[in-house]
Amino acid sequence: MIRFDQVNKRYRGSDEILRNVSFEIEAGELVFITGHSGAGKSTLLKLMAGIERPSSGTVLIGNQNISKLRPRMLPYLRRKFGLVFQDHKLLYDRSCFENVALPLYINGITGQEAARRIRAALDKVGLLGKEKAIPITLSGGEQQRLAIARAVVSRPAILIADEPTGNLDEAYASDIMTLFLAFQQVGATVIIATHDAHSIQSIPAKVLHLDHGKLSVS
Ligand SMILES: Nc1ncnc2c1ncn2[C@@H]1O[C@H](COP(=O)(O)OP(=O)(O)OP(=O)(O)O)[C@@H](O)[C@H]1O
Repeated sequence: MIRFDQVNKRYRGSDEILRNVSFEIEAGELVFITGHSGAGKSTLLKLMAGIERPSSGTVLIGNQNISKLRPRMLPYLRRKFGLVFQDHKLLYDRSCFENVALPLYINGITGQEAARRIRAALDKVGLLGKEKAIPITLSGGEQQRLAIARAVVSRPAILIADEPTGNLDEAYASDIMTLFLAFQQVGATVIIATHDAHSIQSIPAKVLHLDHGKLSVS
């Protein structure tokens, strides 16, 4: 489903961030990406989602080679993904309800069915009471949970989350992890970057560990 073959990545003017990275993720797998700050975890996730392109090597999503994909085809690829990145990318002039509605509307789901799904997603992240609030009035952790609701609402085939529990206290962090695991149990591929290797020790999953851009798999 996702295959990296000898991928190297450097940003304009940067040193090599990922070095000769190869791995494969099957559909329905749970995968953690671990490593120190600056190891390249976010870069790896961005390559998987087609947000960045490799400097060399091949990134395959399904049967599509990201490096060769025309820019206008990217939105179609992105529909497969639910993304939770650290900058949230929320719409700050829209309500929480409207933020979560967006991926559904893009997929043509509107009206009662959309409203039911939006409320269910907000409920799962403990934000049902904030439906009408504007994200700017939410705390950092609440904004993070809103981004998670938006990522799962359209039931994407692949969920990619960058430090999704980083801002959350223990109770919410555990609820969110349970939500992600439940998502994987109904067939989604779930990929989570975390610098907290300790908290995932007891969860059976593939671990991609990055150390200064070098990957090891366990
Ligand atoms: N757009 C960019 N341009 C130049 N350098 C970048 C860019 N994005 C990331 N980097 C650099 O790439 C390296 C890896 O960054 P990345 O965000 O992938 O690491 P990370 O493992 O996710 O770190 P953290 O746990 O601190 O979020 C860092 O040295 C960072 O400064």
